[in-house]
Amino acid sequence: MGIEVVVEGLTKSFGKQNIWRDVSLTLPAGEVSVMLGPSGTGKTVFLKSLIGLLKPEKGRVLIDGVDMVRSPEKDIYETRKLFGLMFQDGALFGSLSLFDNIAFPLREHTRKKESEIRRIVMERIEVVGLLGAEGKLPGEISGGMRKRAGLARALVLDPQIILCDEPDSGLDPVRTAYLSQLLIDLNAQIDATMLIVTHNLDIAATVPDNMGMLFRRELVTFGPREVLLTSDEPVVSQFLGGRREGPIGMSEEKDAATLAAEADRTTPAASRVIVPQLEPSPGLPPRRAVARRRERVMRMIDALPPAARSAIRETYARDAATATVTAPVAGGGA
Ligand SMILES: Nc1ncnc2c1ncn2[C@@H]1O[C@H](COP(=O)(O)OP(=O)(O)OP(=O)(O)O)[C@@H](O)[C@H]1O
Repeated sequence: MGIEVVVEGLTKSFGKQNIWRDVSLTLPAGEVSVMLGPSGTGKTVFLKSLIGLLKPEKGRVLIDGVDMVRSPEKDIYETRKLFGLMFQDGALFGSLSLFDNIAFPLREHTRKKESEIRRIVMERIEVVGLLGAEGKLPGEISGGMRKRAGLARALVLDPQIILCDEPDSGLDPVRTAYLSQLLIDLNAQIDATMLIVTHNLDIAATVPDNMGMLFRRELVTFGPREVLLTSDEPVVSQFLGGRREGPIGMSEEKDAATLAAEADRTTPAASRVIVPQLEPSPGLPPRRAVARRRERVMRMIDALPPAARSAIRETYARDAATATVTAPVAGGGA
């Protein structure tokens, strides 16, 4: 099972430029989380801080007892091996075949024999649907295939935490839909803790168990997906609605007068429809995170805003109804 990541009071600046401050959240073990936020709000900086590549000046990132900000470098290095990272462009070596790209972390970080490396690499290539393309160079395949190759490479060291930085960038809507399904299937197969940074509203609506948003140097919210999807925060409404009206401007935040003028043109959260979360493809095991998440969310439900509470109850009531309809009748099998 994946490992919980606990972020406490994290603050990061570059010189005098504060990126975000006092960010606290928990990525629950084995669940899928999404971090949204307008461009430049520091989502990539956040991912890099989780793996200890950037050092926030305040706060902690706790993984299995190691603080990725301030523990000794050797502990951070060891803990980093628990991560699988998928970068925006796939970050593949242009002169290596897909096979060699995907095998790279195994050759670099383990002493496995070539026969074992081949077995693992081909298994991961199959998971991401790239069988047959393993001999190609990154320049010979499409952007979507490069992303899937990047994902396969992120998987070879059996990561317990997977970070994906804008996995959808440059993909058309159909490829993005396939990628969303792949992320859910992956979670069903390996039960890793996953954090996906994206601007894509379809991924945000259908993939995660939890969602958060960074804006104006703060974490606006982080919690069960229904909290953000029913939120009345203007920045959330604007982002989910993909509109110009709202606090997010083209290059900078808007002034109060502009915001007041726009206020009555925004869509209320109540009119948003929450679409069901994706299920693993037929033939795959159910996601183990689902039961754990349900238990966790039901423990905290009374502390959630009323709209999120009703959305969660509706979802679970619908799931229960579907389960009753599709459950096999006891003793009725041939
Ligand atoms: N190593 C660095 N040194 C100085 N400033 C940096 C560094 N890395 C990032 N920044 C600054 O931090 C801010 C946030 O960058 P980041 O790439 O994390 O944003 P983002 O939310 O991921 O944006 P996008 O959605 O456009 O990818 C930017 O202003 C960027 O210039």
